[in-house]
Amino acid sequence: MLIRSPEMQARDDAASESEHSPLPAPSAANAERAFPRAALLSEDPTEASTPRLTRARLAKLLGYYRPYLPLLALDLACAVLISVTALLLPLCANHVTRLLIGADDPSSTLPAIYAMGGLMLALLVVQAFATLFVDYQGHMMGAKMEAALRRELFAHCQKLSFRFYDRQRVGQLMSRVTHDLFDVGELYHHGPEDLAIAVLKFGGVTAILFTLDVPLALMILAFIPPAAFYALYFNNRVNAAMLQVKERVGGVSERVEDSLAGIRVVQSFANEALENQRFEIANQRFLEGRRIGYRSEAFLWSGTTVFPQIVTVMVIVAGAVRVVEAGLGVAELLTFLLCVSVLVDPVDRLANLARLWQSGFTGFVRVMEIFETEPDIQDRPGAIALGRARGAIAFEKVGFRYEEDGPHVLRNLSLSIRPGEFVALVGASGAGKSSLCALIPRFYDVTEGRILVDGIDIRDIRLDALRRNIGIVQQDVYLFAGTVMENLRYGRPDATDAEVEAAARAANAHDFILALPDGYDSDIGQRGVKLSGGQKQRLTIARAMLKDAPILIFDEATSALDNESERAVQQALLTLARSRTTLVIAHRLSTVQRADRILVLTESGIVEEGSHEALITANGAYARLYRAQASL
Ligand SMILES: Nc1ncnc2c1ncn2[C@@H]1O[C@H](COP(=O)(O)OP(=O)(O)OP(=O)(O)O)[C@@H](O)[C@H]1O
Repeated sequence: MLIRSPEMQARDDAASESEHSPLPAPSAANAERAFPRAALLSEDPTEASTPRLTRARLAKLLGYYRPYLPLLALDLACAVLISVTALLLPLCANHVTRLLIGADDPSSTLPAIYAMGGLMLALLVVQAFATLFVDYQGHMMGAKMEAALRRELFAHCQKLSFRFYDRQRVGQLMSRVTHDLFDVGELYHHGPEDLAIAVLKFGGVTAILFTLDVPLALMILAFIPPAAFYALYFNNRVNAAMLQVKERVGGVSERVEDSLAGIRVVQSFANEALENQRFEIANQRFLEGRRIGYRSEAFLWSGTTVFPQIVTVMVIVAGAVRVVEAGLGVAELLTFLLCVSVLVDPVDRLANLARLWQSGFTGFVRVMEIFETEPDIQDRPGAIALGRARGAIAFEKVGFRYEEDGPHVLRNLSLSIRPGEFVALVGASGAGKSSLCALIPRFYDVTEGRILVDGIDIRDIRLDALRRNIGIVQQDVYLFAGTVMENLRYGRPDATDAEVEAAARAANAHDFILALPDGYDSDIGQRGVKLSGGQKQRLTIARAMLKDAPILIFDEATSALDNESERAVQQALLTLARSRTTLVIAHRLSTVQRADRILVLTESGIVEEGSHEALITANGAYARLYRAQASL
């Protein structure tokens, strides 16, 4: 019988607990490793940093109104109508009351009262239409401005270089493109309109109150500063909490994105429980942020609901005293009471505006931060639009590192490839083969030296022209969700069906494509999940072939193919290579034997070069690699 120690028992208990609980509680150790908590669960949401308002940023924010100025003017005109009608209603009520009180025969006032009733209804109709316009067109104006910003942001993201995406998390970017921009849109719409309504109503009501009775007006206005302070204080806290929530929802998206995109790895490691734990930490952080936000919001709403009612009670009591002691008219008292309800609105609007401003402006700045990230790979002034290149490539004393203070991946590397030459690059993993290839289409720029295509520094060639001249199949196969045909045409949208088919045949993909349920119109799933590794590779090869560029780069492009398919693709490659400059990286040396020249890259640079036969005879690094593979 197996004797169990107390530790083993405890471990088993913990395991069975997590088995039975749908969401295992996050373990403290994992939690700490996955996310440093300390700074993030702050009880004081105002600790979240708010960006500074600068002239340039304000100008940029306001600049987006330019195409919508007529709509903005109409929106503001409607805001004026809403305010004026709201101010006229208590005055009409005042008039009606005075008519009633002042008349010897109240029945004689009925025609005038009906007329006033009609006027008030007309005012309400005007107010309703103005509100309708503001709510629909105003919101649409904000939404259009938001869409314009989103379009620009997306286009900008398309231009940012590999280096940017090496550092950036896609989940956070998605959060900016959606949530942050929504807040900006809300600010664009509500900002001017709420400000106009608040100022007009506040000014108008104050004027009416002072005309009616100065001491009572002063008493009411005395309530405004504490009410405004209270509303602003809690609005500020709600907003700061919402900012934290926004960052945290970015964390949730990031976990969802990372975990679901990698679901196959997760399940292959049976790491679902760990993923749940890590997700739950992000989820809890999100929940905690909302808890803090809702608490401040509860204070805000309870205060702002009760304040006007306190003022109403005060007006009734103090107003009654004024009626008795100072001869204030009952009609005026009624008007005062109605004015209190009008006065609540600007205070609420201003507090709301402060919150909108903070969240919208913060969102705007967060988005601007991406805009302000200059694409580090750009056309130089006067860059030339190279036509079809001949395909000569030269590396002159090229040095390269990914980070400014990082280690050198390539150092003082010089290399010259003739147009039409078929060159293979071999070497140990991590020697820098893929990095070298990534420098040719300028996915990254060299740190030292220069690279020339047809004798021109590639930084002097327009980026689109340079990349049009290069067909590349990268190590990480990437296919888009969609059909086989859509994916193949990605490299040349105007290719005819016959050209697509020819490229697919050359890449030895035509037969398997026909065997798919809908042939070329078959859906391949997200990132091509419905295909095998080899099939995906063949599609990416066909896609690059279809592009028909004079320079071809194949980075481990045939690694997932069986020997027979590899031979067929190689044959196609050789045919294709005849009229093109071809650079092939392959670990399987059988792929590279027919190259015109083989380069052996190590951490010290290119240590050997020559044909397969010459390198075998030289009996150096390549021969050792070859013998090692042959003996497998
Ligand atoms: N995006 C990146 N950011 C920082 N360092 C990187 C990046 N990509 C690669 N490296 C580093 O650069 C070095 C060279 O990598 P590279 O992928 O070029 O090697 P390789 O010879 O192609 O390897 P393999 O044969 O395994 O594909 C490695 O040390 C790697 O860690």
